[in-house]
Amino acid sequence: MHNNTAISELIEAGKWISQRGWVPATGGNFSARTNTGFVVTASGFDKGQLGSHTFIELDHAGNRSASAAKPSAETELHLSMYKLIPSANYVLHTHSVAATVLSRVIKGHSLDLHGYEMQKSLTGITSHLDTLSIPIFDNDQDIDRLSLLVSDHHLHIPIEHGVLIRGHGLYVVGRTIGEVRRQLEGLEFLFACELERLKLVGLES
Ligand SMILES: CSCCC(=O)C(=O)COP(=O)(O)O
Ligand SMILES: [Zn+2]
Repeated sequence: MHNNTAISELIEAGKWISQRGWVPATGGNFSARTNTGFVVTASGFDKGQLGSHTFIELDHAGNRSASAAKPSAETELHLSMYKLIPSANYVLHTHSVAATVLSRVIKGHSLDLHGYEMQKSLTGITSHLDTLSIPIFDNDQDIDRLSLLVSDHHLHIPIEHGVLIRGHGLYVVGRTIGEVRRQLEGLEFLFACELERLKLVGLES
């Protein structure tokens, strides 16, 4: 895919994601794999108001061409996910209330969801009886170290849809812009439901 096509898709996705309140302030970052490497959002911008000047182009090795803007502080995590999941062509990172709070109250290493019909919005899930497991990693300001942790974990349990970073947010992957948006919307719906459920029945249930 051409860089300009990917940038247009991510600008559009950013407006949609921002309208839903999943990228407050300057939170979140987005990227796509392209035929010359990757495009990633520049650091520190409102992701609901992106323009072509708020994207950085990287080559296949993840190196950027000389440019005034700084790539997302979390670029390394995006590049790791592309390396780990060859079918992934898009990575969206969001900071919703539900993802932030749920990843803090769940003390284990994964959020395991079952019993929800909407699990079927995730690629490969065909029943509410399946368990949809999203790994949770402790947040770390050292993104290289966090990326290594995610990569190590993937060797044992392959990441399918995305990962949660505790108290921070969600990273979701997809083959197409349609798939990554569907998976993001599905996961955010499930997180909101699970948060409501835990408020009603408590953490042990
Ligand atoms: C105020 S958000 C803190 C940084 C962060 O977690 C994020 O997603 C945005 O960082 P970026 O460098 O991509 O703008
Ligand atoms: Zn973030």
